[in-house]
Amino acid sequence: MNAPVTTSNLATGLSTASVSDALDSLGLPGSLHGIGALRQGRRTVGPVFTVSYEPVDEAGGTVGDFLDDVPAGAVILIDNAGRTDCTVWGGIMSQVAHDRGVAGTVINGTCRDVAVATDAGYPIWSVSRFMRTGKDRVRVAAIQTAVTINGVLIRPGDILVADDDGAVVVPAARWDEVADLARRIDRVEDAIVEAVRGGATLAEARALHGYHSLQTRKDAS
Ligand SMILES: O=C([O-])CC(=O)C(=O)O
Ligand SMILES: [Mg+2]
Repeated sequence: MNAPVTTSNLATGLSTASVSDALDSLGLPGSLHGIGALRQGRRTVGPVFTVSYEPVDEAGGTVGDFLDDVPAGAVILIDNAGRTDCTVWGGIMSQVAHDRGVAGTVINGTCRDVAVATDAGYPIWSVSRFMRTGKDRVRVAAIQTAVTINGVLIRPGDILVADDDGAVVVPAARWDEVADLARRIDRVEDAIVEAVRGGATLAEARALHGYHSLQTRKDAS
């Protein structure tokens, strides 16, 4: 039985690259293709709070009314089906989320008021940035339900890790296993660099430490 996810077992310092390799080795999806960091140098990890948007044709659509329901420490994961012609996130939301200790926002869609988010120090990952509002163009269809983004099924409470390379999600029940594997991969990669600095060729060091199959699915024949 996996331990419940707590703040302490999330304080990993793991990179998305290592987590992604660990997922590959277990045959699990999780890497959110097409979503990138708004600003470099930011990292976050936390359980996801999911939000799904849908289009509207008339006045009455709105952006961000769910924010009062999001707990501190959560990562907001918004699915607007990859839509880039109107926002689902802006500066008011960045400031409020930051003040409340929300861990970051990851958007399958677009955001605006980028300078406000940067000034607040609030981290965002998105498909793009664009200034036209989603108000009267989209509305929240659901919160805290499963979403599928580019083929990855994500449930509320799954663990999202995001850094300069993008965002990756791990099923909550597999977090400990994936994090252990990712830490092992980090140690092996460190050992390869050390071996080269100690005089080995890169090819020798990679062969010695099994670099080429670190991410290979272990139950694959
Ligand atoms: O319409 C939006 O994208 C929301 C917005 O600008 C904000 O929260 O400041
Ligand atoms: Mg705004």
